[in-house]
Amino acid sequence: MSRSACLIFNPAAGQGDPELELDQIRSILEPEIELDIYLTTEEIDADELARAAVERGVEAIIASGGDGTLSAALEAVINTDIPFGIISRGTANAFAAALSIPDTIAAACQTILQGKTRLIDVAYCNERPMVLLAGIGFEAGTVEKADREAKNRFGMMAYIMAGIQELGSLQKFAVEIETEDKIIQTIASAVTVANAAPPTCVLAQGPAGIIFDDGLLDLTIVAPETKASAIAATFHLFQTASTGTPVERDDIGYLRSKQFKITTDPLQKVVIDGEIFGTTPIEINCIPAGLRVFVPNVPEDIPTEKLEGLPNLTVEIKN
Ligand SMILES: Nc1ncnc2c1ncn2[C@@H]1O[C@H](COP(=O)(O)OP(=O)(O)OP(=O)(O)O)[C@@H](O)[C@H]1O
Repeated sequence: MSRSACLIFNPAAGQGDPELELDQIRSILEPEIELDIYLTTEEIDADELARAAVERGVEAIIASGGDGTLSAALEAVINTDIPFGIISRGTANAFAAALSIPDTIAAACQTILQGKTRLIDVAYCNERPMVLLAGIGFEAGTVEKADREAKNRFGMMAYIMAGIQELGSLQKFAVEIETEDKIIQTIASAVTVANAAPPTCVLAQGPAGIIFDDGLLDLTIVAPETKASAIAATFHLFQTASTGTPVERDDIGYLRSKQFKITTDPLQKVVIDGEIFGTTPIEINCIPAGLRVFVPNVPEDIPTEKLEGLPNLTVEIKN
């Protein structure tokens, strides 16, 4: 066996059985990769375990948990060139979706076994690393409302329900956005700065596509006048994200830059990579090619048919 890796595993993430999930990971990876396994605890989080692994000089770091675990673990890996493996077991699994990494345990392990890596951009928001996006305004409210208990009960639905609740209390704020070459002032309900974003993060989808290795960040401003136009704007973003076309509404704007300084009045809560971070003002800088991640060899084929699992299923093949 020539490969080795440190596996950081959060037993409290997601809604599955952690013992079974760890056994599954070990049974797929251990025939080819010698694993040094560390479990996170309430006291010892993934960031501490990853820092120690980097100091030991490990060959690769694999993190398995929800987006919170992945985000904490990769902090220590930025700019080290140590390949980072992602095995998602959370509720939203936005990292996997944004980086086109499979989100089932079996396929994520196969991705790591294949050994192909790719450099992606990361960013720093103030001092905090960011791989996906920073949400100002609207998104912070949805993350706060999707609490642990709700996530356990409803999974992904908790985020959607929180979004609908948040939409009911649409708040506007004055925002000033400074890039390397402009200063923009406007009124907004949501400002999102994305390095990478899954299509489900609709508020980030102003541009036609968010490219995670172009050395740039994409900022989307959503500024609806009424609750009805907020719903229409969200739906428009959802549609344009699905078809890969840029937005066309007057109440949505977007721009690209390597750096953004953002201030708001009044202060707004900020969510980074799905976790509450603090409040504005923030400064976000892109770190081009700051993280090496294991990625699939070929884009996933989208199956055209799935029948297995249906109750009392019979399939008759016709001549
Ligand atoms: N052994 C443990 N027992 C209880 N909590 C833990 C343990 N290990 C880590 N944690 C906590 O788990 C949280 C991170 O969870 P994570 O985001 O990975 O999963 P999730 O909440 O299920 O996923 P998602 O963010 O997608 O909803 C951190 O707050 C961390 O302190």
